[in-house]
Amino acid sequence: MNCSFSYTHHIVLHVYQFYFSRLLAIGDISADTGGSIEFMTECTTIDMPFCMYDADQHIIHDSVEGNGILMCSIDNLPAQLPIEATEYFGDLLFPYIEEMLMSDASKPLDQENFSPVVRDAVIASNGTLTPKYKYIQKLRESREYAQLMTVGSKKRILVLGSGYVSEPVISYLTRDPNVEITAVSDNKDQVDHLAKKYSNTTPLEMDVSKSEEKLSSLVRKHQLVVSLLPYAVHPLVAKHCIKNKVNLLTTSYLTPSMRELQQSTEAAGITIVGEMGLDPGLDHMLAMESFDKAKDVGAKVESYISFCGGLPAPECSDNPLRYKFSWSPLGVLLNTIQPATYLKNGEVVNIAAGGSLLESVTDMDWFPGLNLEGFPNRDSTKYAEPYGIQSAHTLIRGTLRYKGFSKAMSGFVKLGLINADPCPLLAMDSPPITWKELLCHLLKIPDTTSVDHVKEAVYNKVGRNDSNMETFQWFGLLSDEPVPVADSIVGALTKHLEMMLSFGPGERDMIVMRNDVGIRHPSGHLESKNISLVVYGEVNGYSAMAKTVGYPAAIASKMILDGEIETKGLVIPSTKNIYGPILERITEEGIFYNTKSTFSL
Ligand SMILES: NC(=O)C1=CN([C@@H]2O[C@H](COP(=O)(O)OP(=O)(O)OC[C@H]3O[C@@H](n4cnc5c(N)ncnc54)[C@H](OP(=O)(O)O)[C@@H]3O)[C@@H](O)[C@H]2O)C=CC1
Ligand SMILES: N[C@@H](CCCC[NH3+])C(=O)O
Ligand SMILES: O=C(O)CCC(=O)C(=O)O
Repeated sequence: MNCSFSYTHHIVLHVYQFYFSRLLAIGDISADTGGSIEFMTECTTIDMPFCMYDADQHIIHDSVEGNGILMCSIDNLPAQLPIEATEYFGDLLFPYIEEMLMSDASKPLDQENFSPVVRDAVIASNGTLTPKYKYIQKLRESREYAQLMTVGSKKRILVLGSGYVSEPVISYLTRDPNVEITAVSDNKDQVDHLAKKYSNTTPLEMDVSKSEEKLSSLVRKHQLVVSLLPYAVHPLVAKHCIKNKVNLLTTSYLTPSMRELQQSTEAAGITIVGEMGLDPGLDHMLAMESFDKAKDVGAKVESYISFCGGLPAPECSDNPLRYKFSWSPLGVLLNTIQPATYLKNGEVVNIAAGGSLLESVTDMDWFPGLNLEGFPNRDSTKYAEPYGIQSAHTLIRGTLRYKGFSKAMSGFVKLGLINADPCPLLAMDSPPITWKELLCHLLKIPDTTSVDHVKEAVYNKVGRNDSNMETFQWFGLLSDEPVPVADSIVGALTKHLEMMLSFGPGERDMIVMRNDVGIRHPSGHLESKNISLVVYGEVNGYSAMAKTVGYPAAIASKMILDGEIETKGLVIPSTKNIYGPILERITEEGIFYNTKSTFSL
């Protein structure tokens, strides 16, 4: 009999009397005197391993002869085993030691020349589980799943990304004690910081693009995914939301690759809300509110012009670009080379990709104290239909900056610095390179060229413009400062500019949005309606950008979870059931807008 049991004298006596011939010995691994074997008052030893228990007499004697049950109860028994085990194991292991010592754990397993024994024993190599041990990931996942399931009736939200705009999203959603958030990012410090600051938030470090299986299993365990990752990653996230029938919200434009998912999103019966931030986001909502009001009184929308900028507050604009980053720096830089299309006085205007935007700049003087300029943003004409203003003669969406931005930024574009193509020159395993050397490479001159000659070559390429040259020098582009390691030139410039153009202590940002709507009333009067939204960031608090993107995104997330948004398929905030509650609820978060109208015939 092999069992775990507590023996009292009476039990043993009973067993002994009834099954005398069968109960020969008890091996007591508890060795707990007076404990589970009540009558054992002393342990036996390695030198004298056995004693006899005579249950009839209720005595213990050392002889193994005579009546009784043989008892073995050695308390230090486990300590005796390793002597033999170590020798045996050591003998087996020794032939493989040299092979193991010479191995390189940073190499993938298939690049190692291991013997089958060692190869089969490698659990992880180069940061990845080897094929034989992939099951460990499944074990981990099922443990995480079990942990999540213990949360019971709680609402589980997966927030992806922990960058500039994520914090208000998590802060708003965790106000509800029934919400549990898993916050995922490849930036461990950021995500740990968020999880420490907000209750019910579990951090997870993970590169979403490199761990698809894990992403899918995470998505499955949540009721809603909020993706605040770079926009290029959203289609991958959406694919897993569709597969697992989990709703998704992003603050990004519904790009063509997201729009391709319309049918499969509907077929899965889920909602994917996109463009739920500031611009795109609140701009759509403010526009639709005024369009719907116009329609209610039988008026017609003739024109719509909307400009928005994430800017430093004026007192923090002291650099040649007059700009600081309040949202994805790579997104800001890549936007400068996008093409654009808009409708002006009945004519469609196309602007080519590659930086022409920065030549299509207009002064924006409705807030003269702010010294603003604006340039068109993407294809405005595609909103005529969702806005229901197909007969409007003017439809323009644009970006605002302080005057001087476009001219300075066009220098970067002309130099070839806003280039997202892979650049092996800047890879981790390439020799370090300085900004001056990179410039020489772009200008196709030897990297030993003197600074004065480099300047000449720059003038030849971008035009003889001293303010552009001052900008390049201010940003150290002619210096011997090393270029950050990156996949592309724009990737390196992003890292470099992010270091130089971030908000310092005591500094704050602002957002400015201005929508101008021309409304023709049945009386023939033209109403010129303007809606202005100006929000300042809080020193030591949320930036204006984070608030105006994060709160609409969080409010809409809650609406999805609570069943207030039920539309299936791809959705942007253009309908009253969505924009109505959001425009009302942002005021509770301190976001207010002003509306003014003037009438003319
Ligand atoms: N509608 C609107 O008005 C606005 C929309 N946006 C959009 O919202 C989204 C978030 O913006 P923002 O916070 O400014 O962006 P950030 O670039 O600041 O943040 C992105 C976050 O995602 C992480 N990340 C990037 N790639 C991966 C990956 N493969 N796996 C895991 N984590 C990853 C980043 O980590 P790491 O730092 O390590 O790269 C970072 O934490 C973006 O898509 C942006 O374009 C932003 C502002 C306004
Ligand atoms: N278009 C404005 C606002 C963008 C907000 C992010 N989508 C800017 O670039 O500053
Ligand atoms: O996330 C995106 O779609 C791109 C960034 C963005 O919102 C923008 O360009 O304004």
